[in-house]
Amino acid sequence: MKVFSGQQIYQADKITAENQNITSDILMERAAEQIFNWLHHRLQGAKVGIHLFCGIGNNGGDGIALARMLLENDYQIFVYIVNYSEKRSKDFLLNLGRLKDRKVWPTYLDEKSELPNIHPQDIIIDGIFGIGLNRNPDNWVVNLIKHLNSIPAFTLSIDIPSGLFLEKVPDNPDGVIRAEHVLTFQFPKLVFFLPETGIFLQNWEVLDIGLDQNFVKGEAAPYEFIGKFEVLPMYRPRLKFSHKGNFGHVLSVGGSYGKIGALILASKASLESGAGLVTAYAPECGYIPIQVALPEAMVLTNGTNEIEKIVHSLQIASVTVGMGMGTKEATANGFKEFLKANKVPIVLDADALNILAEQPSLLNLLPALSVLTPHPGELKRLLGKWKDDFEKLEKAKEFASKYDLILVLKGAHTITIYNNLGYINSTGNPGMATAGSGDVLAGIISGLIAQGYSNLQASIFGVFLHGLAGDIAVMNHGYEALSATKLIDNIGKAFKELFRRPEEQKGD
Ligand SMILES: NC(=O)C1=CN([C@@H]2O[C@H](COP(=O)(O)OP(=O)(O)OC[C@H]3O[C@@H](n4cnc5c(N)ncnc54)[C@H](O)[C@@H]3O)[C@@H](O)[C@H]2O)[C@@H](O)CC1
Ligand SMILES: Nc1ncnc2c1ncn2[C@@H]1O[C@H](COP(=O)(O)OP(=O)(O)O)[C@@H](O)[C@H]1O
Ligand SMILES: [K+]
Repeated sequence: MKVFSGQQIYQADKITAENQNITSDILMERAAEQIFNWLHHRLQGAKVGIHLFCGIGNNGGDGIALARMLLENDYQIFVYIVNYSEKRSKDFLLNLGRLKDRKVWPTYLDEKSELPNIHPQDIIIDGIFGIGLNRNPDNWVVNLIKHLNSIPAFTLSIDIPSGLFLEKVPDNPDGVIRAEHVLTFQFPKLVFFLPETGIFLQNWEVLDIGLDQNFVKGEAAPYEFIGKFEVLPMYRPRLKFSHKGNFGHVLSVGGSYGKIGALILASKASLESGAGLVTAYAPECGYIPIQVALPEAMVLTNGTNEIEKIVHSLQIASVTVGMGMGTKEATANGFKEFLKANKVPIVLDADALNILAEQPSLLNLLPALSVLTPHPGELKRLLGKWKDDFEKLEKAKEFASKYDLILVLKGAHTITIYNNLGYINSTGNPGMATAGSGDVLAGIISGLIAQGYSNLQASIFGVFLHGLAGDIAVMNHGYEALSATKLIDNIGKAFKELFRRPEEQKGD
């Protein structure tokens, strides 16, 4: 699903109105109708108080049109106009007129008004600001929003929680509605996925308001939201006469005294995601633990071997480097020698990233489209500090373009950056915030590259599978007990889940 910028959304509106030969209020009517259907389906006429807070722009217009539809279906409505400006939009005024025609007189709120009384069991509809917010709300509007946030009533935001900007982090968190649910039009918004702005909403859903499909298909979006239907076409089926040589040989490089586990996790994840062969390359102390924990893997220790020679002689298809590796001088030197000679695709995690941060000149040695999988701490070491999540994304894009790399920015919604575009992952859960889950991700991505997935597809698909394995694991084990090993154990089920038909869901 495409995630467009504000400018592109307004453009989509305009082009839709032209191509479908409709006035803009028809789009507003569609938007309100969709929200009405959503609510009506759930409320079934229940006599609950519905308090609609409507601004004076088109977001408020949506709210006013919704109020009319609720009224016509005998719902108990309370309509408030949050009168923060005299510049009312045309379609807001049109819908206000339609409401007044039905003898509904909204309560006008301004800085002198008393704060409205709302029962905790009532419903709040937030149509104060939409995507048109372009400056901080006035103090009295902030006070109103604070008041609404203090009431434990179910809060439904229209399009976006009021007070959230599309392209910047709000200065004052008190001036943003905390929404239980957001019904957003046609495209998810980038702010839903960033740690500094995603905290203002719990759930979101897209409503289709019939925007011009040719525009939607033809227009390149800066971000894409990656769900099952985006990754399914990437899947590479296994052919009947294939053999392990067809699925590539992964070399996992890492581990150090006390941190051999990280290497085992990554190596196992490569195998479970389908790599034909895995060789783990570890310090001497890793030999026995790896052989015991992972009989499917071959083990080489660095007493006698140089990585580049191994890559060459074993015809390695993908190298995973860094998990538990440490950053000692000898390790960093070995890593540098390897990078100088290496030509095969490479996935860099953990200490490989820390060495790169300490010696940025090594970045120039990475093959094009190398995959870097930093968590926020590692990212900061690579990029330096950022002002907010938006600057972080811009810096990440610049960095990825400068070195022609794929940057996998790990988090609740992992975002894969390449060529100025971002791919936002939809799977995963907070149970995955646990030791070793990043090692598993690096192993999965490398395992997919070895099988012939392009580095970018392996990153996007790997992140999706990793999160899906976490979502399946959490159903059986809960959040707290979700360990990295359980993630690996569910990679197979994650693959199967991709191909499950909807009718199989009930019986599970
Ligand atoms: N394609 C779509 O996504 C559609 C969007 N519609 C609605 O239209 C909304 C956008 O409408 P608008 O562009 O009118 O914008 P809003 O309703 O978000 O904005 C409010 C208006 O107030 C002004 N304003 C912004 N910040 C302010 C502040 N801090 N204090 C005082 N005034 C401020 C703005 O200039 C804007 O005109 C969307 O969020 C959505 O709800 C629907 O009506 C139809 C289709
Ligand atoms: N709250 C969360 N929701 C979804 N996924 C998460 C969450 N927290 C962490 N993850 C995922 O878990 C992994 C953690 O990686 P990392 O911090 O490198 O772990 P480690 O270093 O212990 O291996 C990442 O893939 C990240 O996206
Ligand atoms: K809103």
